[in-house]
Order: sequence, then structure tokens, then C-alpha cells
Amino acid sequence: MKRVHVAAGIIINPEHKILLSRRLSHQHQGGKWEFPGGKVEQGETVSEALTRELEEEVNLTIFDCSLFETISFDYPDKQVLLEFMLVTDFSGNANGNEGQEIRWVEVQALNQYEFPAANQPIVTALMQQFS
Ligand SMILES: Nc1nc2c([nH]c(=O)n2[C@H]2C[C@H](O)[C@@H](COP(=O)(O)OP(=O)(O)OP(=O)(O)O)O2)c(=O)[nH]1
Ligand SMILES: [Mg+2]
Repeated sequence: MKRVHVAAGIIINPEHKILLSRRLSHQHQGGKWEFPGGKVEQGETVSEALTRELEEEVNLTIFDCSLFETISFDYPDKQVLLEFMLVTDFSGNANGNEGQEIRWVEVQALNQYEFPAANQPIVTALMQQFS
């Protein structure tokens, strides 16, 4: 199985809330909450992929991002390499462009949401670092 390279944005707004997006039921890990993003395509950098995905999925334009953590994870049906990027410099009003639910969430409330298993260390680290 080929490992899927994914860019995911930890988008923090001026009120220190983080944007979550709910995966559609037909998608891999459907129904779980994620940091919006998607596959890095051939010839793209991670930040280019993230910029494109965030415009497509949640209607935000990002101006800068930095690597928070990289996680390689094997689901029974899919292998992923996730690059979690911090984003604080962006414009636009978040919208679920694909019909998905989105929510701005306090860092301390992150553990009330069900994420894909690969995200667990990220949620723990965010709650420690941004409290
Ligand atoms: N965007 C995102 N994906 C995540 C996270 N955690 C996690 O395990 N994933 C997994 C789920 C998917 O297998 C993959 C994301 O790829 P994607 O968003 O392009 O996949 P998709 O199912 O929407 O596929 P597509 O048809 O849109 O190409 O990474 C996360 O926090 N954010
Ligand atoms: Mg996606």
C-alpha cells in the first residue's frame, strides 16, 4: 500500500480557537473531526497543498504556515503521512464548502471531539502547549 501524504492545518484565530471540520460519512474515517486539509499532489510543496485544500474545503486563504508535527500512521485500510501545520495568518470567513460541519473550538475543549486515531498525540500536544 502506498502511503498517502497529507497536509492538515491547525488554524488558530485571534480568539485562540482552532478550526475543526467534520469528515463526511462516506469518507475514510467518516464522522470524525479533523484539522482541514488533504492530499499533497505531485509537484506541490506541503504549504502549497495546504493553501489549495483550505481554499477548497473551508474557504480560507492562508498567508503563512509552519510545521507543528509530522506523524506516520497505519490504519487497517490506509497508510498516511500527516504533516500538521500551524496557521495563524489567514483571511476569509470559514465555511464548510463541501457541505461538512465546521466549528471553531477552544483548545481546552479539543478532547471532547472524536478525531482519527493518528491525531491523538497532536490533540494532547496542543492542549499542553496552548493552555
Ligand atoms: N485532513 C486531515 N486528514 C486526516 C487527519 N487525520 C487523519 O488521519 N487524516 C487522514 C484521513 C484521510 O485518510 C487523509 C486525508 O486525505 P483527504 O482529506 O484528501 O482524503 P479524502 O478522504 O477527503 O479523499 P479525497 O477523495 O478528497 O481525495 O488523512 C486530519 O487531522 N486532517
Ligand atoms: Mg480533505
